[in-house]
Amino acid sequence: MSEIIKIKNVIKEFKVLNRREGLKGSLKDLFSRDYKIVRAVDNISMNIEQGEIVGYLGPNGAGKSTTIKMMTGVLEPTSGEILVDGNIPYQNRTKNAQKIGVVFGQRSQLWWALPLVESFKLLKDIYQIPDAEYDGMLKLYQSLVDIGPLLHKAVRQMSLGQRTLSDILAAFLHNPKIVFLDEPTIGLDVSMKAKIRTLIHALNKEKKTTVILTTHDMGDVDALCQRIVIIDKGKMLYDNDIEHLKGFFGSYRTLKIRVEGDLKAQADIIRREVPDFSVSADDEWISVLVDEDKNKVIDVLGLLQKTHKIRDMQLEEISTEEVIKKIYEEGVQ
Ligand SMILES: Nc1ncnc2c1ncn2[C@@H]1O[C@H](COP(=O)(O)OP(=O)(O)OP(=O)(O)O)[C@@H](O)[C@H]1O
Repeated sequence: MSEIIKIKNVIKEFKVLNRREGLKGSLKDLFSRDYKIVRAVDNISMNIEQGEIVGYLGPNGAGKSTTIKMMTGVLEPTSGEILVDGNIPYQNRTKNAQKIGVVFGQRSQLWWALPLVESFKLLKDIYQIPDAEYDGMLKLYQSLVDIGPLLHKAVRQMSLGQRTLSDILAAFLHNPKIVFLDEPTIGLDVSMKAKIRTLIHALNKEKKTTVILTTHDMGDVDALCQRIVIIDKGKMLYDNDIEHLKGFFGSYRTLKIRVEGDLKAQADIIRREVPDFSVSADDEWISVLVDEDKNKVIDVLGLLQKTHKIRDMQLEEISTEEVIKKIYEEGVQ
């Protein structure tokens, strides 16, 4: 396999106005501007192979979008080197655009008032896709999803799920070597999320497209990514496969319980009762993360049983979401 993206010691800094507080401060800002430097990406290096699906993860403000903007040529690095299929992206933006496709969450890049097929035809002209390739792509799309009914529908009349699907198909239409997907399943229901993930997986397999995925949805990560890269405060925390990561947290299990009463409120109570444990709640379960090197699950369950009426329980391996949360909190030694 060949390396399609090479990133070496990349730093990106922004100069931002240091705003002073209050009216007096604002007036002072008008006359003497005081700037500070924000380092959004701090010495990042990684190589990505053709055909990989990489989850690029990190909390809000970690520097993910800034890195992707540098890979797409929108921003120039302050220092360091980025090569995308042999090109320096910000110096060869047009050439780079031919090689990449992008989908940014809920912001559609399709022509709002036009039927999807007209957007596809415009993209065919823009990217100069030969007829045979375009027809081949539509055939492939038809075999993966039922696009027939979508093709003649105006984008503004589509549901969010249909629009996301159409956006993904549009991003892959010119057969780019790399597709950047930013929160591709945000706001979708469970079955649409599954459909979108299956589509991305199939397109990656069929076309050997490299996919860089930024998401806060760990379902996306579990379904799609062999490799994850985690950054926080601009610095790289982790770059390896997800199983390897779970190995670090092998002694952790998630104890899931159902109790009587409002689960979120009960979880708050449990959080106070066992402050050393990570406790979370969704609509169905309260989850308590237990490090079995330190505590026995049965002891934790016994403790909770004293103050809560437990109706059901499950024991699970640590989830991807919890692994990543722990890395944000503690890092990987
Ligand atoms: N154009 C800009 N000017 C000044 N600061 C910026 C600019 N773009 C980003 N930053 C800062 O750089 C840091 C990283 O931002 P970035 O948008 O890359 O994070 P992110 O990981 O994509 O976050 P999110 O998940 O919220 O989208 C933040 O502190 C942000 O405020």
